[in-house]
Amino acid sequence: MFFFKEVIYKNILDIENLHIKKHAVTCIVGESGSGKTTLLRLLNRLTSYDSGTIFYHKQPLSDINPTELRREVVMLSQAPAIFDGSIKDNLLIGLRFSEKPLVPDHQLYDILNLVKLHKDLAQDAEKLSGGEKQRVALGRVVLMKPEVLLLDEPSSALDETTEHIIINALINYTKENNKTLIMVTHSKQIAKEFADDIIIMNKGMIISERWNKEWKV
Ligand SMILES: Nc1ncnc2c1ncn2[C@@H]1O[C@H](COP(=O)(O)OP(=O)(O)OP(=O)(O)O)[C@@H](O)[C@H]1O
Repeated sequence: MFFFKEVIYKNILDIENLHIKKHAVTCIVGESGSGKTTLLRLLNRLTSYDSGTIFYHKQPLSDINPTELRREVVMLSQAPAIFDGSIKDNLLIGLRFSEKPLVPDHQLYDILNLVKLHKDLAQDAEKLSGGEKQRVALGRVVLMKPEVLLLDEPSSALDETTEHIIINALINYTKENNKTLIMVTHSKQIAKEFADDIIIMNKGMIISERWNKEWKV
């Protein structure tokens, strides 16, 4: 789905070859500052590379209108925004921004169920905990039904049990709906358990693209 060919971005990323598969779950791991977020940002053109090419469905990303691209390839950042208003407002805002049709409350409750947030839609989003806000933001992007979900540490504010439940639900959702999930995670355990492919980064380079038996969890 995504092919990288000799992609360079400042002195931050240098990726000779990389293939990210369609309908797969790909986890990106690596130490802090290794370029994981930057790699995600290249995929929906929040950042533009200096040289080389990234192909999306065989078309260079630079030829695709960024707004069109971001309707299909949606990113959830590490510290997602929560807006003034209710949980419902916060769930719907992604659809509003991308001018997609809104959905009825029962579908919003389905999404809250997916992210294991058992709250009333009318509740003030500001009053939620950090982990609850993170789940609202996750619900917001799932609701947009993107072809490709780019998640930057989607469970960083969650305890291990909740993290496991939510990642599991997300992966089931991805598989059942033939979506593609690309996720940065600090947890090698999550990557090992759920990923079809694992990208290991170090100092802006890909040091491994596959599960390595030597790689201890
Ligand atoms: N816009 C920018 N301008 C200059 N340097 C940047 C920019 N964005 C990121 N960097 C630098 O690029 C490197 C990679 O950053 P990036 O956020 O991609 O790493 P990361 O692997 O996601 O880190 P973390 O796990 O801590 O989130 C870091 O050294 C960072 O300081």
